[in-house]
Amino acid sequence: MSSDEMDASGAGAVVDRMAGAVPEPGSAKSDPILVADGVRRSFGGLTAVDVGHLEVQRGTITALIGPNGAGKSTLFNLLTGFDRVDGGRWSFEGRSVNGRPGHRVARAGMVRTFQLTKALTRMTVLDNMLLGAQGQVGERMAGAFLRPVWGRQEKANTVRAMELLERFKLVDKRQDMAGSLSGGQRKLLEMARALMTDPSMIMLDEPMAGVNPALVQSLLHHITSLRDEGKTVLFVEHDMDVIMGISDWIVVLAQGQVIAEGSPSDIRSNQQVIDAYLGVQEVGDEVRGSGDE
Ligand SMILES: Nc1ncnc2c1ncn2[C@@H]1O[C@H](COP(=O)(O)OP(=O)(O)OP(=O)(O)O)[C@@H](O)[C@H]1O
Repeated sequence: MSSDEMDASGAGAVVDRMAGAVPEPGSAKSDPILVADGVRRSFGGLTAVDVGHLEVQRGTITALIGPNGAGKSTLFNLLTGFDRVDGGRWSFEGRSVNGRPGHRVARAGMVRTFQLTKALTRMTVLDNMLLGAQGQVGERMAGAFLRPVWGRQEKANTVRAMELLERFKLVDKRQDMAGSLSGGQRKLLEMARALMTDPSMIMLDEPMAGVNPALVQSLLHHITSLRDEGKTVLFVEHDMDVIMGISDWIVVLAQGQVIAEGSPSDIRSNQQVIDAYLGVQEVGDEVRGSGDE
């Protein structure tokens, strides 16, 4: 995106980008970065994902929401090459990426965040970042005579890692074990690590889960900044305030299928969404609220 296409906040351009998109499942976008058709995945007799047609508009924040077990994580895994589809095809930046393994999808420019696994918590913050770098020369071509080349790549990765750690205010933690970070700092690290390959689209899996309210604003700021720089953000989240607050577009999944799409106000007033998800959420919140008092 060129900077003259958007105003200072980027918001004006985003509104334009969604203009004309009809709030209904499978709606066409003016400039989709991701287009999926007939993507299906079953586990035994259970159809976890069965998405007819889905387009994600470039340069926007799109939320993928839905009840527990709706298939959100499975769809993320399929699109990013971390699970195998039973059927369907999808393209990213106009090029087919189905069937490609995760690291090749990442190299094409579409990355997803990963929660810190146990093994990663025992590594330093900086080493976690270096692990996020894809396509290293040393990874593909082992051999002592290539060490200087590998070393140069490593150096460039370290420079990029330090820049990102600075941006995400984690640079002072670079030598700490990732497991010593707070919930919010872990989310920042996951996001920073995913940016190591400078993707054009970043997919965030529950970026606010387990985050202290003090860090929520910081995370929200980072997410909107990514969009305002021209990146496309697709995120799964359960926190309705966050979803309604930062999304340009919302896709609702239920039982593996897209049941609705639209702007936050379209989705808030969609009866099918209220019945399948929002109504249940509100009741859940009331129950949780009364328990806390
Ligand atoms: N590896 C697997 N083996 C068997 N069933 C699975 C597997 N992964 C997911 N499922 C099932 O597929 C369905 C969709 O799960 P998925 O985790 O994608 O939902 P979700 O929308 O991300 O849920 P949540 O909001 O709770 O994270 C669920 O019924 C789940 O139990």
